[in-house]
Amino acid sequence: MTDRRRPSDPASAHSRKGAVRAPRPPRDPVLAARHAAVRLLQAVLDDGRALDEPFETETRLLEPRDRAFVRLLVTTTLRRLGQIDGVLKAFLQRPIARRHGAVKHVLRLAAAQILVLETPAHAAVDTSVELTKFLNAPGLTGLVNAVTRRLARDGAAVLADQDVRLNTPRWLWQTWLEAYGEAAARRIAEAHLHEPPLDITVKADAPGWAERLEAEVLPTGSLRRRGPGMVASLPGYDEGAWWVQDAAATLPARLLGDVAGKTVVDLCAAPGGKTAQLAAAGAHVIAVDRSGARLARLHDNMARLGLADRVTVVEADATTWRPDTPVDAVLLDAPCTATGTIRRHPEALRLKKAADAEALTALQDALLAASAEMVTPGGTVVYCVCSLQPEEGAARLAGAAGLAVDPVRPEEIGGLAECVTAEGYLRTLPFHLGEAGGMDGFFAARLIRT
Ligand SMILES: C[S@@+](CC[C@H](N)C(=O)[O-])C[C@H]1O[C@@H](n2cnc3c(N)ncnc32)[C@H](O)[C@@H]1O
Repeated sequence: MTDRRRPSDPASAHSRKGAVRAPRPPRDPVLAARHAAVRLLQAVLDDGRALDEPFETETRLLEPRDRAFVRLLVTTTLRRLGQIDGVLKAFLQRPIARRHGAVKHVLRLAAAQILVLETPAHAAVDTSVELTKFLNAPGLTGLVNAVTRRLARDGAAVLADQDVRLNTPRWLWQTWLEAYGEAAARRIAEAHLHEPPLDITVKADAPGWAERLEAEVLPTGSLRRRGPGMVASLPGYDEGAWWVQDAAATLPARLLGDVAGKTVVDLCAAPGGKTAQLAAAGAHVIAVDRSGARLARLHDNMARLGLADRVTVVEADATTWRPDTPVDAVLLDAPCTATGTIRRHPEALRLKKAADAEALTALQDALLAASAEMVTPGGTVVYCVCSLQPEEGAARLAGAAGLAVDPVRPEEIGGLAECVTAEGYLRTLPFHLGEAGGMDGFFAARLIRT
């Protein structure tokens, strides 16, 4: 097949998996930021990559303020991609040719700026046209100029007609429809439009730290900060008083009750949010993960938090590893599609596929069976996933031999009765705690070894 991309197209080096040639970015910082955003959309939408890794490379020469803007611009575009493409379709007489894919991204970014981020229209129009020139597509500057002006004039009205569900791929929408019903599926899609707040778990003295961090204390005990600020420069970070953890992610470990003095195996532990909770609550934690790189992060996190002496780190495959003697409790945070964290990683909307959840269920089953073998009779296993997909949640418990469900009670999770199912499982959805800013989607079940 002939590769029709023009070798001189500064944006084309990224448009093929494995391509490493980085083009020289524009000198003008305003344009350089938008150019980085185009390259990131190419990485995610054309090359199927998660955002974090190319983000470091593509923004390394930018000022911190511009880096933050690029992230906001790209994540906003990804959150609203279905609606944005709907608006652009209304303004384009024919689709943009594949070889000009980068220019399509320029228009998507322009729509996000004009219609969502409220960038002054003239600035968005001018930078889009300049970027199109820089991308070696001078023949399209007229089109970009016309479309961005239309966006500024009529875009808001057209956007209002684009259903929010368009941002969710059809297969994913269908799974939520079946699992939670239309009203809840819609609320999930609406929650995904917004940047999540910063949630913090403190080792102790939540009210005191809430004041110092200008945060509110949630009913679950987490602190929630809405204001801006680099995490590492906030008070208490260096001294290891707290760590970043979504409010929903704190709930599974709480289902183990009082763990002081107990030995708890934390399976699939890295980077250690739940390990830290258990260790801070006085448990001796055996933290098992098969990824050495992720365990290195866990190790650094425990060192910063002053919890390392309560944690034994084991690099192993948890399906085959066993403790020397059975333990009191196992927390299994199984690998999953992570569709419960789309607010943080909106690219997942485009990267996940219908077959992904099914592909993980065999591993989830094996890990759950292994967990049952690790606890003493009467001991507790908490199974959890940060997924909204039903096949990764309650469906996994059907085949769990030797484990009986011990229903979750709302008072164990800050009184959030809406997050407890009729079967006694924990099921958080992104719109729960909505007025306070939502929470990640988690499933958890507490099981007792019979
Ligand atoms: C959802 S993340 C865990 C997050 C962690 N529990 C926390 O709270 O910070 C899933 C982890 O499972 C690990 N993992 C996947 N398969 C595994 C296996 N067979 N054995 C051990 N760890 C595994 C991955 O390396 C990854 O770190």
